[in-house]
Amino acid sequence: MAEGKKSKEIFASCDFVSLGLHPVLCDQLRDRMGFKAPTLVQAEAIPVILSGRHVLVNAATGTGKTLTYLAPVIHQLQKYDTKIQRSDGTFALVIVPTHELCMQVYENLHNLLHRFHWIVPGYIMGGENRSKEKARLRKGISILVATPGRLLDHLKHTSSFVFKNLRWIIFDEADRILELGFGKEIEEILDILGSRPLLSESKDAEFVRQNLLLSATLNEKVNHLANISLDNPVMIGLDDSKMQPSSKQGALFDNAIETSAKLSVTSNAEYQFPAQLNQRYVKVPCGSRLVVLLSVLKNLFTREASQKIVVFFSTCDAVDFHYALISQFHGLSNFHSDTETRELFMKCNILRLHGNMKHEDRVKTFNAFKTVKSSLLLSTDVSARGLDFPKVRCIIQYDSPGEATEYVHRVGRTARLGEKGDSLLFLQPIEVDYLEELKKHGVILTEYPLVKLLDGFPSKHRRLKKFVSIEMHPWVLDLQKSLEAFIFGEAKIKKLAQNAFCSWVRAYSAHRGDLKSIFMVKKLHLGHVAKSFALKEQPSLVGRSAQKKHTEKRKRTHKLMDGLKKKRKMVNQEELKYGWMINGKAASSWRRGKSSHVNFGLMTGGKDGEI
Ligand SMILES: Nc1ncnc2c1ncn2[C@@H]1O[C@H](COP(=O)(O)OP(=O)(O)OP(=O)(O)O)[C@@H](O)[C@H]1O
Repeated sequence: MAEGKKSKEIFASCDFVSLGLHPVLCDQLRDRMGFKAPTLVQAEAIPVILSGRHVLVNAATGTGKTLTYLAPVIHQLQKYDTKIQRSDGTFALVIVPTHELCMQVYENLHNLLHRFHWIVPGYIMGGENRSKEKARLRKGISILVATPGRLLDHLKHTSSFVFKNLRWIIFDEADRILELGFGKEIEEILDILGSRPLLSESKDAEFVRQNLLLSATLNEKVNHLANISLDNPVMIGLDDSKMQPSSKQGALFDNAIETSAKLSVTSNAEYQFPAQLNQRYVKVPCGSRLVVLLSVLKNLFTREASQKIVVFFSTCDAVDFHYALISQFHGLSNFHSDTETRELFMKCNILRLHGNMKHEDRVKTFNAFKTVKSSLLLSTDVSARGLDFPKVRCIIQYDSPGEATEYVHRVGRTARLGEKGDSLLFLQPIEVDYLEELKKHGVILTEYPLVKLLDGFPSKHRRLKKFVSIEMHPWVLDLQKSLEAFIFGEAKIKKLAQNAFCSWVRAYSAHRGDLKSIFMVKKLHLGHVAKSFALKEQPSLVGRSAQKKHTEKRKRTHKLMDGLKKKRKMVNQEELKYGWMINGKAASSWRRGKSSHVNFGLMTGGKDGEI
């Protein structure tokens, strides 16, 4: 895209000063951060937020929503006649769904506050040391970024946490906070914060409380949060396709909509995408999925050795298996003699990220992927929301994202702020109706030329003149054989493959609502699913080994928990019968990373947790 055109579509033709922001903050934005002009959403929303109104912002991924809310808050805080002090406690609270987003917003805040040293940024989140957090809260944090669970914990148990001056509550990725099952926590947080005497002790009686909600996607879940947290909000970025007619009123600020009635966002809204994002899908028979994934990756890194790619999986187990496999697989065994030293199939730097990793490891990976020039990141949806990894070139959705909102956020990790980006969605032939589902939301994908890609790889077999099927392609046959041989000889990776197989089927069976008619477990050929994890065994064998594991676990549990014998027996019988748990009760134990299997957004019974 031409530079001029790109600027026009992303940036406004004004400067930050004209939006009403303090000149020192504007200098900071220009000189330290290199932001010459506001983005369109910043230009529209910042004046409205500065006016003190409650606001709901809906804008495409990577358009600068973080600064949209941080800049007005900093502007207002530096304006107080008497400089705010640490002992005044917290003035602004930013609530985010994940650890990684928490760190990222904190980092942005830290950079923005360089010239305002008396405004103290801080963060609290699950996985961090509680006592250290308590100590930081006791000293005082002016702008606090938090994940909901840990925030509620401190609100209830940290008496030195001062929030009597709280003026802003901001929900970044509002819909995701609710999808992760934090609805009750949010209501409790709002109750606790709302019950405090604000007016009398507030530094600025003109503003009592200003709440802001932001996301690139809005759905019905947000209606509830908006209705309990926003008072007569101004909507920015919401057009007719996203709202019920009854909830709109006349325009107040150019394209902004003012409401007094209840917010009602429709679920069939069309989403906005960066114009420069090239969105494609690839139709792959189940048993060839792994080979095609490796071939696509190999091709991408061969064409451009230094680049960043993210592959999304539906479960933590799948991430662990593919990470181990891709890090160690040496390629086509039948091309080499045993004595020959073989190179790794994928020579790139590989990282993994999911919610069951240790907190420190998550932090390490997050920072590494931010700073490296070239890497392959294998991740669950923990990376899908809000994360701003610079220069990600391609997003591969190896497992379906489920709801269209997740599709939008996953692809939103690339093509940010005018950069180029590609996305590729894997679909099995039985799943192609998903394209229609995406179309309802304005997502149109073109088909990836898979046969051309496969033909580009060498094969020891004679190339077929007339193409038969993907599964019978010589390259696919060769690579699949090598992968299976490799897994067969690597006990540890084989175990990971078996776990990944089980949790993949479980996640597949947990698609929600209408999507169940597209992603139907009964249509799956489990033998082909096993092949996609490079397993030679039929699924019944995998199932049996899983049963064996459950039986051993049950024996241990019975020894330890005599008192709960009866109840446990019932649950374990279910597990033994199906090999995995898909009932509502079992699902609740998956909350927030307690289980090694994930895909909470997709859980049957609606309870969710870590991803
Ligand atoms: N005015 C600006 N000029 C240049 N860069 C900017 C500007 N505003 C924000 N950015 C940069 O743009 C990138 C995307 O910003 P940000 O992460 O806030 O987007 P977002 O809209 O919140 O995306 P998502 O919906 O994925 O969370 C960041 O690297 C940020 O530093």
